[in-house]
Amino acid sequence: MRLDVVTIFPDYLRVLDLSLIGKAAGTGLIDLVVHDLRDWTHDRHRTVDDTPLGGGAGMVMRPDVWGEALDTVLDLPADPTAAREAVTARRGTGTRQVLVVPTPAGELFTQRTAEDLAHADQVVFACGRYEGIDARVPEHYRELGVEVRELSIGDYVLNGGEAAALVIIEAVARLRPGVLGNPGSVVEESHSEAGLLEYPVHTRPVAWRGHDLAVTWPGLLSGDHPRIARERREQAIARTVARRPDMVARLEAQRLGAGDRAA
Ligand SMILES: O[C@H]1NC=Nc2ccccc21
Repeated sequence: MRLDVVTIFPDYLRVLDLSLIGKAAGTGLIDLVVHDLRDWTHDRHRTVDDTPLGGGAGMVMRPDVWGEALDTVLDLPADPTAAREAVTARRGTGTRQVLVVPTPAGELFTQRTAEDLAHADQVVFACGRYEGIDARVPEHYRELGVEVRELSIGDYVLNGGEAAALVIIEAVARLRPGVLGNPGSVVEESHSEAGLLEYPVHTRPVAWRGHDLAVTWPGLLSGDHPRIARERREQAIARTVARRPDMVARLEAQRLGAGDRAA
């Protein structure tokens, strides 16, 4: 999988050279390329933004600079007709290219989104700053037939797309075969297929500062694995009910929906 990140803060992405993604990048499982958007400016001040049309606070990132950058990174000719043909030809060869634009105005990024993006051959991240990127940019690439996903990582305000790109990259890259040392750990995670939060985990010592698992959760130490699995699921359900009523409501709706189909 190839990951490209276009940003005015390339150093922000250096953290990806560490740990999991760093190792994967080193072994060629994941090719990560970070691009400085200002490399596609032509003026002395390397300007990437301008005042908002229609007025309003802040600055908006220019479509012309982004267009040149994304044509290069997506490997598309500048001419729209030729670009459309290139996209169609690429799709024909089964090569899946996705343009991700992190934005607070995007669809919510979830584990399902991560699982979907993990099947792409190339994911290009356009990281906006200021008030965002001119809205014609994602629109233009959608019109060329490029798969464009405008994604929010949650309902809170960041200053730009780079932190969101890091979150999305970590969630996606770890799903790629060979990236995680222990593939089993992808199975019983929070937000996995079961739609529950993960059960609480513990390790030695059994008794720690008066918290004695032999007293509070003897089943965990019983070696009776069906019992342990059952009690862990009970804990996962209790946690989900207590912390994420929204997930419980979704599970309920799915169950009822399944019931209707079964009826
Ligand atoms: O404001 C943030 N909320 C959620 N996702 C984002 C993605 C990119 C920029 C900013 C945000």
